[in-house]
Amino acid sequence: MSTRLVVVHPDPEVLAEAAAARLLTRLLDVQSVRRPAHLVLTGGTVGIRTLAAAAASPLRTAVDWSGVHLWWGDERFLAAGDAERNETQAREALLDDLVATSGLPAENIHAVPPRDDEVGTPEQAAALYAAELARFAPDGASTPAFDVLLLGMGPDGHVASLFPEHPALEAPGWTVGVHGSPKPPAERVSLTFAAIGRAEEVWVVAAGAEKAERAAAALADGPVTTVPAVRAVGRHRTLWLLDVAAAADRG
Ligand SMILES: O=C(O)[C@H](O)[C@@H](O)[C@H](O)[C@H](O)COP(=O)(O)O
Repeated sequence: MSTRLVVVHPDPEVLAEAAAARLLTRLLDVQSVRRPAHLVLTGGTVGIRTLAAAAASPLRTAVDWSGVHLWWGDERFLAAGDAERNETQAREALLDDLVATSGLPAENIHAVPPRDDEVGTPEQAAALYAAELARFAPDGASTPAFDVLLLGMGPDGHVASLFPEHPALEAPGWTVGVHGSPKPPAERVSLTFAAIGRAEEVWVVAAGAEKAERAAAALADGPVTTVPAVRAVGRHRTLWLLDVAAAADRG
């Protein structure tokens, strides 16, 4: 039985700081009972600000980064190093520093393959990413049992690159190539809801008045076709970390 908790913070800055502190503490708790820990990152402004807050936190040094693996819930299908890639922004916000100073092995960063001469379609990148997930899966499974899976939420209620009324919502398997994303760039790669559901804990982090209506719809268990965030559920726990503006429409 998965429990859901909604925590509301005064503004986006405090939300990012609180999410970062919660994330670092959760990694410490996980590492006290099992190794390695698997953390799934998200793109978007709140997701990246959370990583930047973690980078600035003294708590960061308490985590044994040698035993942490990093993944992405989705990625923009762009060339390596493109400033718009979620990987690029996460490396700049936190990961490069962890590799340089805190013992995070570079090979523990499992980026979605970028567009290049060999990988020309989101489907090819999705297949390669699924194979990497399987490499680190426990026997018989197809993905690691992610300890924490972070998700931002768009004003339309999308999470990862799973958008309303989009065929990717019902994609089989663990990863999916996405075309026609309403949020640029149009081509993306995403975990499916089956993969998201493999996470022990799913945390949806959202800030701003433009998220309020869809956040309320998701928390009222609306239809996944119009508010995909409703299906972002962890096996053990689902956290909604909101600022006051994004929580304003809740009943
Ligand atoms: O690739 C992306 O853009 C993200 O993964 C996407 O799912 C993002 O998290 C939401 O769109 C929220 O983004 P904001 O926090 O910037 O509103």
